[in-house]
Amino acid sequence: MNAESTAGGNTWRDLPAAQQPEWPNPEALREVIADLESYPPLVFAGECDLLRSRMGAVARGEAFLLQGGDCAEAFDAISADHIRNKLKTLLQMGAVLTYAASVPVVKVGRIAGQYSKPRSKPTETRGGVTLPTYRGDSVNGFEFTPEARTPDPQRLKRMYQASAATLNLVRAFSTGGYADLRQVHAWNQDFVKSSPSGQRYEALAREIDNAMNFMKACGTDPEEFKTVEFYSSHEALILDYESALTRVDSRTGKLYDVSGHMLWIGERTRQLDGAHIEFASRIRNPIGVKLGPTTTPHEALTLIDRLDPEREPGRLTFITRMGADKIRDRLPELVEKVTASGAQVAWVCDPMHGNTFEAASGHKTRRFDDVLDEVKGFFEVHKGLGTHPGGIHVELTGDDVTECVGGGDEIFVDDLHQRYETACDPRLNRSQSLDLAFLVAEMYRQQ
Ligand SMILES: O=C[C@H](O)[C@H](O)COP(=O)(O)O
Ligand SMILES: C=C(OP(=O)(O)O)C(=O)O
Repeated sequence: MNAESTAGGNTWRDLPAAQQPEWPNPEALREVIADLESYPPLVFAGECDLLRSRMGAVARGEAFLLQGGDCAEAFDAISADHIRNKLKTLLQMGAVLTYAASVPVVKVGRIAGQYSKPRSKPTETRGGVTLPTYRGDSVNGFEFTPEARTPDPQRLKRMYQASAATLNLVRAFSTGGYADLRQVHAWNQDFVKSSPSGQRYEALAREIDNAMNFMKACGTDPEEFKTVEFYSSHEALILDYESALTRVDSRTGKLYDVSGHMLWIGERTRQLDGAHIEFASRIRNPIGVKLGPTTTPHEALTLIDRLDPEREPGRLTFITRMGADKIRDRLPELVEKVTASGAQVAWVCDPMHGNTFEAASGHKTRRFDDVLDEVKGFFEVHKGLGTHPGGIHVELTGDDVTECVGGGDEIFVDDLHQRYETACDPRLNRSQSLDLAFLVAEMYRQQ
């Protein structure tokens, strides 16, 4: 893999790029980009190909995508505990979905690169003081001071280092024994007594154990159970960073963005004639595009033409985020028209971003019931059209935060202040994430 002839990864520079930071010192940015271009890849192009083929199974209706993690990763949260808790939650959700819904689950974290945030407003005002809005740790600091909020390109290097450290540990956990299905109980140890979803999970883990013991007694002890295939993903937002990490794959001569396995383009940056779609059209990674409630069939079909001209199942995933009140109304036409066009995209439901509201306390939050209702609507629409509900994309954490209200171990609006730790949008905590996995598994089975 080399950094030469990556010119094709720079065609976005001629087009308008939404949501880019105003770096105060262009020379400092150029130096950072030059350094990043010399750094080794974080992922291997062959891994991106493998994920694209796994996503092909999702698009064909043979597998289910579980994509989840923080809204915004933070540099000061790169600890073994945080990373393990997040991975553990995703592994538990994966076990629930695989076993209870009997479907292969493709596991992708919003992890090891999710450091940049698109925002509704460029500035934030507090007590009469106006400063640039927080755009993620890759750009500026969360603290409300002029120093912290000034975009600093050195942070892009820290993003690379933070992604590398996180990915290293995720790879170690995934292949070094921690993710062994025989650990299915161990993932739950600190959790089982205290929560209804933990207890429900424990019962399922016992069934998995029995099934594995049965297979062992029959003389099979598959290697596949000892490790897990786990992929990284993030929003490809800051194009200077993403294109500096774009390389020509020496095997195929094609461009890959080696900052993560899967990249998605957000609702605020998916303009058809904009820089983000142009950038994504040049790389071979599996690509996601968020589709909000205003998406027209023409936009969806043009996105397919731009990003998946070969109509290759697995290349393009549409991650819909309509809101619980709109999904049943807006999704059918999109799915119908895309299906009629012959394209085979993967359809995935993000039930978080269309359901955010501000509580009286000022906390941005989401109701677990709305999240669930959007997923239900997603399943209903696909059932009605005979298409495949391909997966879920959720903001979650493995920690016991109080950011979303509701769930089996109910969080009330008055609890929000207790552990409200997100730097941007509210995440499901571990118990709410497991609740969701059980409910989605039930929906999938019924489908
Ligand atoms: O995570 C998504 C967006 O970055 C977020 O919803 C924007 O939030 P804002 O409306 O507070 O800017
Ligand atoms: C910003 C995000 O979502 P959306 O683009 O759908 O608003 C996100 O997933 O972090």
